[in-house]
Amino acid sequence: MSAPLIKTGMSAPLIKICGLTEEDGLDAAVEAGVDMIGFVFFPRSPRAVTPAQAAELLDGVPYPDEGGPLRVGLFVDPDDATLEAVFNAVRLDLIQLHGNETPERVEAVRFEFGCEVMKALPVGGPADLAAVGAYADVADRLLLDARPPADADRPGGNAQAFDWSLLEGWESPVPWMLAGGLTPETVEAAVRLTNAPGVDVSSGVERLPGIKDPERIARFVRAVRGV
Ligand SMILES: O=C(O)c1ccccc1NCC(=O)[C@H](O)[C@H](O)COP(=O)(O)O
Repeated sequence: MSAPLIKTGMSAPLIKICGLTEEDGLDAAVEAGVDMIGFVFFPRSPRAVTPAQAAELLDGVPYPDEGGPLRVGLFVDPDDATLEAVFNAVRLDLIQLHGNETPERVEAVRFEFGCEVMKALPVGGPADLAAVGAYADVADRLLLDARPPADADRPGGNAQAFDWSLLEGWESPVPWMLAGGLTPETVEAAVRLTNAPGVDVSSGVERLPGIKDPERIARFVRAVRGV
């Protein structure tokens, strides 16, 4: 039996399940008590939902002030109209910007929509961490995700892990989450190595792209929480 993942006095990493498209997966995430549920508003993704679909899925899900998870809307270089369409349909607690948004765009979105922003940053090597500073000044949270493969048709959700040892001893000026290729089998090692205060998963808890596996969600949560 390995030592408990959570050192005494250390709070468990936050858990985000991303790319939810159907009720079984959403119910499993909510019942497991995850901290964030993510909905992808990027049409080329196999996990894409429309604002109306997101609203239907979220109908009946407890709000954060009722003990429910934070609702995260995921966008890639969205224009204001795209963001408005989602905000007119659902209440988001966090906007995740997963494209090439500049720090200035991040700040503008945060101000215009009055919503916290998590900026995803691609990591393929040590040089990529240099971008943290400029975004930490404007974003509420950072998501460190594997830089997508050259032939990828989307900037995230590619089941690709980066070299987590890049983050050994690394500290962020703002709250951050680790993403990219995490699974119920690997997340414990990833957290031990990086001391990530949050973890985000999509592919690793699916049986098919966009179709979550409730048992893998439960296993992922147990692995993170050491239960
Ligand atoms: O999940 C997608 O399909 C996606 C599409 C376009 C931009 C971002 C996307 N996902 C972003 C996420 O937050 C994922 O959870 C993250 O990239 C990790 O994905 P995975 O490696 O599949 O666990």
